[in-house]
Amino acid sequence: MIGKLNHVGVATPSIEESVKMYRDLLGATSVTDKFAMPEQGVWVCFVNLPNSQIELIEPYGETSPIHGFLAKNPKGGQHHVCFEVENIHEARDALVAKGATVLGEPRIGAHGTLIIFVHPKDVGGMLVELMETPKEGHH
Ligand SMILES: CC[C@@H](C(=O)O)C(=O)SCCNC(=O)CCNC(=O)[C@H](O)C(C)(C)COP(=O)(O)OP(=O)(O)OC[C@H]1O[C@@H](n2cnc3c(N)ncnc32)[C@H](O)[C@@H]1OP(=O)(O)O
Ligand SMILES: [Co+2]
Repeated sequence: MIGKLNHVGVATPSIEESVKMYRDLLGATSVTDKFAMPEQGVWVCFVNLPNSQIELIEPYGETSPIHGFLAKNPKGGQHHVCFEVENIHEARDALVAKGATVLGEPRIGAHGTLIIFVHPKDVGGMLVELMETPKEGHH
């Protein structure tokens, strides 16, 4: 089912501070502007790498799904990994059939394609995002 690793999600209390660290300490050269995804409850910014992306996420609004994670990890940290799949509904149905807890219904993610999340209790303590592979020419 899972294909390419699309991105690693990193929760942070401050995207600005994290971007500074990625640029100044780690030498990242390609970083997008920060943008809001109110329906996902996060601010987002991508650090582009030759083979993948780091997705920096900061809480947006009081019901952000990452408040709990940041309460436990106030300085932030690795939050989720995202694998590409061909068809999100087929992936969701296959996971549910195997007894996994899929969090919510498929919804549009930061790359403009449908995403779902699988609860960390079913994936060895790691929150997994699945996203439909973007079509050629789209990002
Ligand atoms: C930018 C848009 C989009 C994209 O296109 O890429 C995104 O990536 S949005 C990213 C943010 N959105 C989400 O994470 C949505 C799905 N997440 C959730 O629904 C919740 O965060 C959660 C996974 C259900 C956790 O909710 P929370 O209330 O924080 O925790 P619980 O108290 O229910 O915790 C249960 C259990 O799980 C552990 N936990 C929580 N978060 C993580 C995590 N990120 N990685 C690993 N483990 C996690 C938590 O510590 C609890 O453990 P125990 O205490 O041992 O029970
Ligand atoms: Co993500």
